[in-house]
Amino acid sequence: MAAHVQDQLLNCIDLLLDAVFLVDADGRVKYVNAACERIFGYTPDELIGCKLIDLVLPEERARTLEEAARIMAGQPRVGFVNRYRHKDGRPVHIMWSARWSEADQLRIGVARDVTAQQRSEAMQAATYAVSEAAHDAVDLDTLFPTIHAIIAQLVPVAGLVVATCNGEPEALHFPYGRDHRGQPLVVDEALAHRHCKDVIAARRGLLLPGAALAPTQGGADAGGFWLVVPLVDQTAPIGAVMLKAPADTQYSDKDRELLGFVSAQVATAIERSRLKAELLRAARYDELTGLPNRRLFHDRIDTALARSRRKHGRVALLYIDIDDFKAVNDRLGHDAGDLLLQEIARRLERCVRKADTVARLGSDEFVVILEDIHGPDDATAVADKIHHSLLQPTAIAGHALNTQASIGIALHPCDGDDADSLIRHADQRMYRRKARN
Ligand SMILES: Nc1nc2c(ncn2[C@@H]2O[C@H](COP(=O)(O)OP(=O)(O)OP(=O)(O)O)[C@@H](O)[C@H]2O)c(=O)[nH]1
Repeated sequence: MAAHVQDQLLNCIDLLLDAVFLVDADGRVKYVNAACERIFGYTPDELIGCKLIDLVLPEERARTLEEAARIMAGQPRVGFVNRYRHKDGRPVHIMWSARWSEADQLRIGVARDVTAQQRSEAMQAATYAVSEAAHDAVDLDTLFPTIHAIIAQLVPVAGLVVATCNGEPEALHFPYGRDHRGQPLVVDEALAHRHCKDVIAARRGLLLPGAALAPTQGGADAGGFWLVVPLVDQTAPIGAVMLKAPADTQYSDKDRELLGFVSAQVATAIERSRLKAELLRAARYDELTGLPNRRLFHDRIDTALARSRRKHGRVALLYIDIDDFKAVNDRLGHDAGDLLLQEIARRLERCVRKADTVARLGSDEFVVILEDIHGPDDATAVADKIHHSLLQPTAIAGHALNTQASIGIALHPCDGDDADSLIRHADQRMYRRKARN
């Protein structure tokens, strides 16, 4: 080829947007065009003679060497993607088209910078993953670790802390804090509270030195740095996420932009999960007393009976109706009646073990499920305890109220094998008591 044609060809190659490499069998760069400076930050003169593998991120070197060996064995390849360290420190995603020239004993590779494309794919994948997590998570406790894992796919994360508030940044709390191994990550909550409030008010992220949130005694180590990002759904503040970056990492402006975008999705996911949990709770718990409602009571009794059948155990059902409750409403008002019902609920809970169930069926009717009892005497003892507890005066609206209750008891298996027959028996016995009271 004439020398001037060769020069023109090299000029053309320098105009290419992709970097063209010639690399020898030892992996040393023999030639690279001008595009390498735009992609990797190094001029051709700086790269020629260097080992290309030294620029590859350490965690990707093994698979990159395997790929190079395959190409040198005669398998051309289009589409291998790996990551390099740019001269300014940031990672660059490269897609390769490469083959081996046996005659020249050189690897010919064309490197395309696909960082922006990878970032937008990562953003899409994260958006999809966050919305899927919000859909699948039964509650916030299961949502937070999933969000932690999704963010860790986007940027290096040594730990993550979530702060949430119900629209009121003064009332922030910290339901999640874990390091990259899933171990608890402790921060100074008073300091974290202050920084979270600031980022929520400013609606912008904040970088803090690693020591900024460390508690005085142990907890989060002081290396690296923190990025605190507000969580805002539509316009309502949901809280903030605090990302701990590993000691040798910098988040670029692009990373921060990406985290800002993902945090908006996270805020929506948290809000959606919270609403779902609230709906679920409202469907299963009584709003006034916080006790399980009729629906959850039926689930619990069915489960208790199934367990009892399996273990040949005994279950007692106590049906409790408050005597003359209407008079409290009539005399002191409905609000006073509500307070009394709440106090009755707390006292009933204190009369049983944690594993037992106290439920409100409605109005002034309650039930108690006692599991693993030895016989009727245990159930009678709990009923006596309840009578005694309710009789203790309750101060409401300036009055000391003594509450009397009628209690009917049914036992599994002697009074029936299913929930309906036990409820029927207990209810009838409660009415017979009431007639006597
Ligand atoms: N404050 C308040 N009252 C309620 C609530 N639900 C039902 N009630 C009232 O509870 C009262 C229950 O009345 P009754 O079923 O006649 O019961 P009682 O007055 O205890 O009569 P006996 O059961 O025969 O002793 C009614 O006045 C209802 O309006 C509630 O959530 N809050």
